[in-house]
Amino acid sequence: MQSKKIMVIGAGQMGSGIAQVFAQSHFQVKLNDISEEALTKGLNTIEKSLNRSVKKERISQQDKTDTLERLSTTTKLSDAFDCDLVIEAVVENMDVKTKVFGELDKITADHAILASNTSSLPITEIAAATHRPEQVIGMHFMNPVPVMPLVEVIRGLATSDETYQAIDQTTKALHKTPVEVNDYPGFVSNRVLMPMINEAIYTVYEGVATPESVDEVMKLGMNHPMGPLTLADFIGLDTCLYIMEVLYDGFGDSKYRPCPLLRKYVKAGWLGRKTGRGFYLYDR
Ligand SMILES: CC(=O)CC(=O)SCCNC(=O)CCNC(=O)[C@H](O)C(C)(C)COP(=O)(O)OP(=O)(O)OC[C@H]1O[C@@H](n2cnc3c(N)ncnc32)[C@H](O)[C@@H]1OP(=O)(O)O
Ligand SMILES: NC(=O)C1=CN([C@@H]2O[C@H](COP(=O)(O)OP(=O)(O)OC[C@H]3O[C@@H](n4cnc5c(N)ncnc54)[C@H](OP(=O)(O)O)[C@@H]3O)[C@@H](O)[C@H]2O)C=CC1
Repeated sequence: MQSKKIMVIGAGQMGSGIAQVFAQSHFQVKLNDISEEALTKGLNTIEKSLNRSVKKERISQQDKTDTLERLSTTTKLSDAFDCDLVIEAVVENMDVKTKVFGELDKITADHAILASNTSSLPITEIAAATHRPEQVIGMHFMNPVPVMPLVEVIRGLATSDETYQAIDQTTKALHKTPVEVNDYPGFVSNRVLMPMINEAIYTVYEGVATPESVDEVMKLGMNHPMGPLTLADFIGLDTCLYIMEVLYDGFGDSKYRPCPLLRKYVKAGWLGRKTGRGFYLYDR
């Protein structure tokens, strides 16, 4: 294993999960966010998740202590200077991501690989913000990261075989399964999943059924572990809308138009579980 020192950028629900699985697999991890508050929240999430694993006797108290010792937090992106691999998990916005990659390109060592956990944005365009597009790749984890076995590995136009092989091996070192995918809007996962979620929102918007009924149909009828509206709240309605916009812009096909109800909820700040309200209400 070549990549030992890691930085994860963005301490939200994905970044904290990604930092946890790397630390559990013996990587030294720096977790970065622009806000101290987000870092504290991210660390709390990781600790809670590890406590659950100790309680279930999947890991020992010592494993938990060792994992937390491998994790540090920082608000300074410049601390990426000695990292072999950086995984970006900030908000799903191209301007924010290209700014982060442009800065990382200047900060990190020449050999460092820069990966994005983007759900849908073109890796090729993110890579173009750097002078090392052959060392930029998509490493798309699924939510909740500690539980889901898949990592969709996305090759940008210029991604080298060497970079792909390094990320393939790193994914396996995390005890996850890499699946290689080419760089088209939404890749495979969200090109298939998100139109289903958007269509479920349309059925509520058009009064076909309540959110509860839509979810029951898909859980009891199709054996989905979560109904699509519960899943949308879990992913974050802002992220769902960003992904639909990427599909709509990227393919120019009206079948990807985001449901007006989804837009309305995002405008209202009803982003799902993370804000306490989406299609359902949550205790925070
Ligand atoms: C948007 C994108 O770009 C891509 C995406 O990620 S799309 C989203 C992909 N994810 C999904 O589709 C998730 C669908 N849902 C599920 O698979 C399941 O509902 C679930 C695994 C999340 C929870 O399963 P469940 O059986 O309903 O709940 P539960 O029994 O409480 O949890 C199962 C295990 O998952 C773990 N778990 C659940 N939620 C967790 C979380 N948020 N973080 C860490 N671990 C979690 C629990 O520890 C539990 O294991 P133990 O009981 O052994 O401790
Ligand atoms: N949610 C999901 O199910 C999945 C999401 N993804 C992708 O992962 C990424 C993150 O999503 P998610 O974790 O849900 O989002 P969250 O909103 O939970 O977390 C994003 C975090 O990044 C922080 N942030 C924003 N800008 C910067 C920056 N310039 N530098 C450092 N930190 C920054 C945010 O801080 P603040 O809140 O202060 O702005 C926030 O703490 C997105 O690209 C998303 O598409 C991928 C797979 C699944």
